[in-house]
Amino acid sequence: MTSATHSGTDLSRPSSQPTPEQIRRAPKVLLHDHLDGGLRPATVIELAAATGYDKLPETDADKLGVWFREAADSGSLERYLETFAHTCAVMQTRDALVRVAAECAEDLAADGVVYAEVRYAPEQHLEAGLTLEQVVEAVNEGFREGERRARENGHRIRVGALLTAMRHAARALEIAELANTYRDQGVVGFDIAGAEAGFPPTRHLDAFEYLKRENNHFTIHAGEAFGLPSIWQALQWCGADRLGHGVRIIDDIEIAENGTVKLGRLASYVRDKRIPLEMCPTSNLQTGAATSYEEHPIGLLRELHFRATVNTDNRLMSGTSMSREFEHLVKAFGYTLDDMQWFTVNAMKSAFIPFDERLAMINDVIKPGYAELKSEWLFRHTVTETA
Ligand SMILES: O=c1[nH]cnc2c1ncn2[C@H]1C[C@H](O)[C@@H](CO)O1
Ligand SMILES: [Zn+2]
Repeated sequence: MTSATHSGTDLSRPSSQPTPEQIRRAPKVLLHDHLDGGLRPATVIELAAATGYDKLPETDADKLGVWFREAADSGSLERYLETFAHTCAVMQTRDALVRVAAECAEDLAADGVVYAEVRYAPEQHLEAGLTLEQVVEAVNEGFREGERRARENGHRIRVGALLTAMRHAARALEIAELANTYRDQGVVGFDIAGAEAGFPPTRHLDAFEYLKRENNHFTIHAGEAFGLPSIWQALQWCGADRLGHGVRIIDDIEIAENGTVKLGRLASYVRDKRIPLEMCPTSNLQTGAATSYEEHPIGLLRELHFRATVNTDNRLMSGTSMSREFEHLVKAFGYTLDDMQWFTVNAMKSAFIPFDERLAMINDVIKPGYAELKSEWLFRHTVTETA
């Protein structure tokens, strides 16, 4: 593990690993989280009952949570994606969308997330007759409600929406236009998702070119189930601002026997241009994009100072949270609070909200939050004596 902040002034400070409780309290920033991949199991069951959906594999919340995790554990992105049929099925009405979005914001806030960009594909929520606009407005309403409830419970969170187009479908331009229409009303950008192999991002060039002309922002799922060509297309043909996953960039990095690291042209470009990588370790283990936390490319990419960020992808299918992702990384790589802060600042720098707001989040929320946690060891005697 490397840390740019281990300077001489830090000599007296133990660089110990954060406890799970400190990880949860630490301010965190989430850029890659799917709304339809983060429902509470109990909510899936209640919504299914309310809407007459009878195809759920389990009717007990705990068992359903386990079912999602195990079904998503197949080693294949295609099979992982099949599980979304159930969550999308219960997210077809306005009330369901408001509820799911509100609970999403609440759950993230309770986990210490202070800023999140949550994505979903509006085209997957039209089965009961909602229009694309009604879907976006319902989700926005839910996020605002969730932010309010979080505040009442003593948490501060800001949630922006990313509108996703499905890469196997042909609605990308329409969804990009929708993202542009709602850009000052809760939507901060655009994304494409779905099976990667056989569906290159260049299929949707018209959508990306439209967004560029509108000076809007987008990220592309690339380099997850498919390798370097997908990353190259996403960046050099489509002009993505960020990469969803991007783990396969590791294929363009060579480590010689003497430990010398050599970056290929594409990996150099990604690092030099500070292209944010939205990395989702647990999801990658489930879809076979990585073999273990210890061997996850995020460790090397962090050492090489790529702009790596830590994300959940699908909290339900991966049985995870931002805190859990960090717990895994702390265990695998020995990360400290300085490392956590580094990932968090990386993420905030890479968000799609305006620069002045990102800067204020970093200086007024994230850095003071970490400073508070990092100073706790100074008061450890006071804590133990009064405990
Ligand atoms: O990790 C992913 N890769 C590609 N597509 C994904 C991933 N996680 C979720 N999706 C898909 C399934 C959802 O229904 C859709 C919109 O959120 O995005
Ligand atoms: Zn994803």
